Amino acid sequence: MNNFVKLGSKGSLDVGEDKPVSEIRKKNLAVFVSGGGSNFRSIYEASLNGSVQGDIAVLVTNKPECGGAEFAREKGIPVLICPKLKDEKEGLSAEDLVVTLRSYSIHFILLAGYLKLIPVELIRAFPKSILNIHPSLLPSFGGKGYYGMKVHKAVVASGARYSGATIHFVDEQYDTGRILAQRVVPVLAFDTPEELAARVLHEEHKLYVEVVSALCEDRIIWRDDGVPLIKSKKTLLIIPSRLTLHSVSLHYLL
Ligand SMILES: Nc1nc2c(c(=O)[nH]1)N[C@@H](CN(C=O)c1ccc(C(=O)N[C@@H](CCC(=O)O)C(=O)O)cc1)CN2
Ligand SMILES: NCC(=O)N[C@@H]1O[C@H](COP(=O)([O-])[O-])[C@@H](O)[C@H]1O
Repeated sequence: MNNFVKLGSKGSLDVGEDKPVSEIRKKNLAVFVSGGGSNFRSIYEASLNGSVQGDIAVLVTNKPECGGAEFAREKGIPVLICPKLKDEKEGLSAEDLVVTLRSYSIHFILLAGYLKLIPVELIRAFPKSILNIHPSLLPSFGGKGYYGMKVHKAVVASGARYSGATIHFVDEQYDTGRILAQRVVPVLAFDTPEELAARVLHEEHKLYVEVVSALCEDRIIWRDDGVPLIKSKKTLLIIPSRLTLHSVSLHYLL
């Protein structure tokens, strides 16, 4: 079957072949956290119930005592410390982290509340394979200094009527990588930053599981202009052509 679909001036799009989930080999995932790890726990639960065709092979954190690290230890998931903290014996350098992640045969890296800059060594070792979730509609309210409650305080103070969650590929700067998916959340008139944070976090949990599910099922498509898209589980596109009518319609997550 020809996998390429002509999209007029936008060029072509390789829609790829859909494999049945039963034929997909599970992917090995590394999750990076610095805090409570509720997104990490959502992905972990989804990997257990089959929503995500992946296994969390290792957790990486810069905060060995954080909630996410505690949860990982309870579940028997190895915990790695990075970056190497000053005057601390524990901790991996960027180069050592790459070697260690290779030893776990990691396919994808998922940042979930990790508050340190991912080094270029890791980005080059895992091209188009590192995702981050951010609690605003990037590019608004992103970049250095925008993390956790700082984001929601800035959104409320700005008078913005909408916020949301963004999942993007990670590049060498904070929050400038290609956006893969977003969900919009209303900002209510008298929202506190904490109320907004809770509303956004609820959407984050659902969105990250949907995106990681697509990632593990090889349903990420790269448009000619470099924008990544997520193919829904069922693809059917109707392309009127001179000789035959191919019936396939492409549905994408936002
Ligand atoms: N190379 C990349 N690394 C990271 C990215 C990224 O997009 N590219 N995303 C961040 C996550 N993040 C927003 O989504 C983010 C995290 C932290 C900061 C920040 O300003 N951090 C402070 C230090 C905070 C601390 O140590 O407590 C800082 O660098 O001064 C901004 C955005 C993860 N890594
Ligand atoms: N800029 C990065 C950033 O602010 N990330 C945010 O940290 C929180 C982590 O919560 P969790 O530890 O409960 O998943 C999440 O809201 C995530 O979007």
